[in-house]
Order: sequence, then structure tokens, then C-alpha cells
Amino acid sequence: MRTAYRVETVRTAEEELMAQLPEGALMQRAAAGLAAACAGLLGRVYGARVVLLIGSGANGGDALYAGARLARRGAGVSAVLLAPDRTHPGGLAALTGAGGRIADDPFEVLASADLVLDGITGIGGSGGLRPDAVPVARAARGSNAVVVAVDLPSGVEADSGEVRGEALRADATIAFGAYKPGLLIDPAREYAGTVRLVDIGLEPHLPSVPEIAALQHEDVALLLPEPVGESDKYRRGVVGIAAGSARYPGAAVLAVAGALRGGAGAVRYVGHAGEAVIARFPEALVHAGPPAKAGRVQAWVVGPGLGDETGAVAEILASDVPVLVDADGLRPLDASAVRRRSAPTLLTPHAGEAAALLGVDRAEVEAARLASVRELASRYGATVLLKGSTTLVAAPDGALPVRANPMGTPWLATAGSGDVLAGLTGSLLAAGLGAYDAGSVAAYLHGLAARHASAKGVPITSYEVGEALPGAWRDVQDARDVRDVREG
Ligand SMILES: NC(=O)C1=CN([C@@H]2O[C@H](COP(=O)(O)OP(=O)(O)OC[C@H]3O[C@@H](n4cnc5c(N)ncnc54)[C@H](O)[C@@H]3O)[C@@H](O)[C@H]2O)[C@@H](O)CC1
Ligand SMILES: [K+]
Repeated sequence: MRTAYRVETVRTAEEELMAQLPEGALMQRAAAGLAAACAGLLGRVYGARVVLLIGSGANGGDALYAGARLARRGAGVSAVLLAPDRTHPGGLAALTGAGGRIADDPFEVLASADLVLDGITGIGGSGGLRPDAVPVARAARGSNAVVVAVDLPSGVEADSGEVRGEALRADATIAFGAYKPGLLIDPAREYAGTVRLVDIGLEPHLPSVPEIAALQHEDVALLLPEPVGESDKYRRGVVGIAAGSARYPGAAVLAVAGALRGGAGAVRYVGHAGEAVIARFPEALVHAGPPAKAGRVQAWVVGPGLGDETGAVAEILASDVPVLVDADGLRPLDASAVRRRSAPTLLTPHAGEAAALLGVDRAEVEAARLASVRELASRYGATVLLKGSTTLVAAPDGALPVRANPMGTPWLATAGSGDVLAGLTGSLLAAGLGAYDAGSVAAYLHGLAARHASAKGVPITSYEVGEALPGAWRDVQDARDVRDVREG
């Protein structure tokens, strides 16, 4: 599990740890890890040209001490001081003592740099880059240098993942002690490049519940439903899919495609696209409706491709099994009907649908994804999976960390991919996972399947994502098998 903590939490943990260490030791740990990572990226340190962009805080201090270490190994290091009278004094002395220099002309040194260390702001930054830093940041990004962000890309909001002004896009970010939410949530995450964590001994001082959690293969493997010896199709769970319409039969096929690969023992399709479903998937049980007459299910998915035929939504919400509401099902959604339910409800909007539910613009949801998913979960008293380049899953009571899916891929932005996800998630619900786990496991498998399907960097169809799900499942299971062998 990859975990992220808010700035306030990180600062408290740092204070606790610093109280046990000699003055400045923590910054030296950070700088040593940072310099080692830079050396790795450079390959050869001796003779390399390194430029440090230095702001007024400790983030600049880290960069200066790391620069000093690189200078001692023969790199030519120049520091661009963006707040000359507030530069970290110890760091600056270390740099000049090691032979580094202060740049007179930032643009000149950046033009020939091999590596740029962004130490403008870290967790103390807010509100985007200041105007005087903008041209320098642009020159750094426009150069041929590898841009390495110190702790966080400067200009992004650490706690929310929002980017409210200009920020410096990095190729890699070296984070100290813990991930911050912005390193796992878009749009900030996109600015971070490849993120590497340097251990500075913070972990014992961090609380057990993080702000954000991102599942990894091993975590997903532990959550996958597994049929046991005496399972039959009913014990493994039956998922009901109320999707598709005369106008959109394809959504039904894709939702069923996802559902058949999600671990439920059977898939019961209800709606007007039964023929299309059966033609593709003879193993599906089809019924023209209404849902209440279709037979027992352990979870419902309602919404994909319903168009205006949304009559099933209220009926399904009135059932006493877990319900996933997606796409067209979200339009007629009645918050009080959702809140009244005794069984779990999972809403799976994309940014546009979330915006409509919240009564705001789509751009606002995209800019503030974390706040949006939390607000929806609390307003509807439901688990909410907000789709996007980093899909987020929030539980209704807010006590659990929001899960950020690390497995997204831009190839998933294709028609029908949400239908596959809805079916897959519903199937996991029917197989017994809770809404929070089902949503985050499904998002993970779905992203991994898309990566498999587009392995050679080719465009993929949603149907192919469905077809690639067993491969993704197997991949994740292999992680469990490896662990089992390791632990004997
Ligand atoms: N405290 C410590 O000993 C450690 C600190 N660490 C580093 O310290 C960083 C935090 O240091 P600070 O608390 O000094 O904060 P920062 O270095 O992130 O920046 C704070 C300074 O930047 C200014 N500022 C805020 N927003 C700005 C903006 N948009 N543009 C320009 N300037 C802006 C503030 O006025 C303040 O002076 C961490 O991110 C990490 O890099 C690490 O070295 C670990 C140990
Ligand atoms: K930075």
C-alpha cells in the first residue's frame, strides 16, 4: 500500500523525529537521498552541469545541501536564488564551500544544464509559482535538462492535488519521508513525473490511518474474491445488470463483459438489450424486466446506456442488496432515496456527472477531485468512485482514507470503458466485497487490463479491456503467489 499524509501530519511527525536527532540531521538525510537519486539519474556526476532553483524555505535548503554533495563529486553546480535575502544560510554556505556558485544569469546556466533541481517550494508552498519564478521555471522545462522536483513539484497544492497557478512539471520527484496527497492525485500528480520516496525515518511517527491510500498488486491480491471448495454459482454471487436500451444496446454488452470477469458466479441481465447480450455472451441469464421479477441477485448495477429509460433506478434502489449506480442512472438520482438505503450504495460518476450531482462546473470537479469525491460521498451517504486519470474512491463516513488508483492509463479514455468498469465492480460486490474495496479493486484491475491491452502503445476498445481482465487478474494473483512463497 502506498500511503500519503497531509502537510500538517507530516510536519508533526517531522517535529517529533527532529526532537530525537541532532540539529540539521533530518535535512542531511533528505539531501543525501536526493543527491544519490540525482547521481543515479545523471549516470556520471563528474563534469555534469547541475542547476538548483532555490526558494526561501527548507525545500531550497535540501536542494542546496544536495547540490553541495554533487559539487564535491565533481559536478558543476550553479544556484539560482529566487529569494536571495531569504535563502537557507547553511545550505548556501555548504554549496559555496563545496565549489558551487551563485548564477548571475539563470537563463544562461539553464540553457546548458544536464539536471535541474527544483527547490523553489515544498510542503510550505501555496498558490502556484510567484510571477518572478515563472520565466525561470519555463526556461528549466524548455531546456534539455532532467527536471527533478525536491519533495513536491513547486506550485502544486500538497494536500489536495490542485494546481491553482503555474507549476513546474518534473521528470522525477524525490519525496521525503512520506507521499503527500498531491503526489497521488491529479492534476498535481501529472506534474510529479516518476515519484521516488527517500526514507528519512519518519514512518514510526506517522499515524496509522493515512489521508490517501493507493493499492499495489499485493493489496489487490489479498482482496480478490476466491471461490472455495463448496462454491456454486449462487454462493459465488449473482450480479444483476440493468443497463442498455434499444438506443444503446452496446452498453449492456460491455457491462456484462466486465461483470463476467469480476468473480460473481452468474450474471443476470435485465433490460431491452437481451438479444445483443446473449449473442455475445451465451452464459448470461437475460430477462426483459422489470428488475424485481428477474430473480434473486446479490448486487445490482444500474445505469450504463439506459438513455431516458431510467425507470429501473428507483426500483433497484429500493432493494436490500448493494447497488452500483452509474452513467444515466445518476441523472434521476434522489439523494434522500440513496441515504435511506440500508445496504451499501456505490456511485460511479465521471467528472461531468459528478459536476451535475454537485451543481458545479465540470472544470471545478477536475481541478478539485479530492474535495469533490468527499463532498459527494458525504452528501449521498454513499461510497463514491470518481472516474478520471486518477480514479478516487471515497467511503461515506470519511474515516477511511480516500483510495487513489495508481493504475490508470490515458488509453482508458474511450467510449464504453465505464460500462466495463461498472459491470466488473458490480460483480465484485456480488462476490462479497464491500463497496469501498470493490470500487478500488475494480479500478485497479480495469486500469491494469487497459495497460495489458495497449501494451504496445496502441489504441484499444472497451471490449478489449474486458477481454484483458483475466490477464490483469492473473498478474495480480501472481503477486500473491510470490508473497506466499516468500513467507513459506
Ligand atoms: N524541517 C526539516 O528539517 C525538513 C524539511 N524538509 C524540507 O522542507 C520543506 C518544507 O520547508 P518549509 O516549511 O520551509 O517550506 P518550503 O520550503 O516549501 O517553502 C516555504 C517558503 O516559501 C514561501 N512560499 C510559499 N508559497 C510560495 C510560492 N508559491 N512561491 C514562492 N514562495 C512561496 C513561503 O513564504 C516560505 O518562505 C519540505 O518540503 C522538505 O523539502 C526535508 O528536508 C525534511 C526535513
Ligand atoms: K520543489
